[in-house]
Amino acid sequence: MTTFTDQIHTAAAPLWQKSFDHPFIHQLSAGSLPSEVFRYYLIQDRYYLSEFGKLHEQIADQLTDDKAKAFLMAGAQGLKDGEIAVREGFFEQLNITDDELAHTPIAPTAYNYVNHMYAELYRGTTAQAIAGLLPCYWLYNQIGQQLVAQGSPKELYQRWIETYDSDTYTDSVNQMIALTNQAAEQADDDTRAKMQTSFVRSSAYELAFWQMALDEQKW
Ligand SMILES: Cc1ncc(C[n+]2csc(CCO)c2C)c(N)n1
Repeated sequence: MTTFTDQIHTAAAPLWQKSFDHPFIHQLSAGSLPSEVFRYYLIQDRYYLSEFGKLHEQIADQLTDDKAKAFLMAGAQGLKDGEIAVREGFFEQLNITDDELAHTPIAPTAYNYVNHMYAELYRGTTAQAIAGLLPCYWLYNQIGQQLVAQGSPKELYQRWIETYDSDTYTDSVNQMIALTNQAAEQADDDTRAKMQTSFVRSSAYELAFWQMALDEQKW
C-alpha cells in the first residue's frame, strides 16, 4: 500500500535528486570541498539546528498524543545532546569561536527555511509543521547512506557523513515518518495537500542550503 509519506516523497523526488547530485555533496565526498565553505555551512547550520530543536518543543506543546509528544521532546533533547554537541568538536577543529558565531549574520536561505517551518506551525497546522520537519531527517539519512559506502578522504567530512548513517539515527527517521503518516491519517484532504506543500518546500530549502554554502550567500 502506498503510504502518505511515499506520496509526498514522490512529489519531492526531483528536488532530492538535485541534492544528491549537488556539487557541495560531490565535493564533500571527494574531499575537495574548500574548508571555508564547510565552515560557512556549519555556522549557518548551527542556527538552523537550534531553531529546529525549538520547533520540536513547540510542535510537541500542541499535540495531545503522549507518544508523539514524547518522541518530539526526545528529539529536541537529542539535538541539544547529539547533533549540536557533535558540531562543537567540528567548531574546535575549524577554530570557529563563540565570538564568530555571535557576529556572523544568518544568511537568507537559513533564515527563510526556518521561517517557513514556523509559518507552517503558526499560520498553518501542527500536521503541516510535522511534514515540514521530515525532509531534514529523511534526506540526510539517504545522503549519509549513499556517501558512507564510498567514504571521504578528508577525516572531518567522513565524520560528518557518519553522523547520518547510524542505526539510532535511522530509527529516529522511521519514527518521524510514522508520525507524519499518523498526522496525515487524522487530517482532512485540504490539510493533507498543505502537508505535501510544506514537505516539498522544505525539500527545496534543503537543496538551496547546499548552494547557500557554496555561494557563501550574503544579503
Ligand atoms: C539544513 C539541515 N538539514 C538537515 C540537517 C540534518 N539534521 C538536522 S537535525 C536532524 C534530526 C536529528 O538530529 C537532522 C537529521 C542539518 N543538519 N541541516
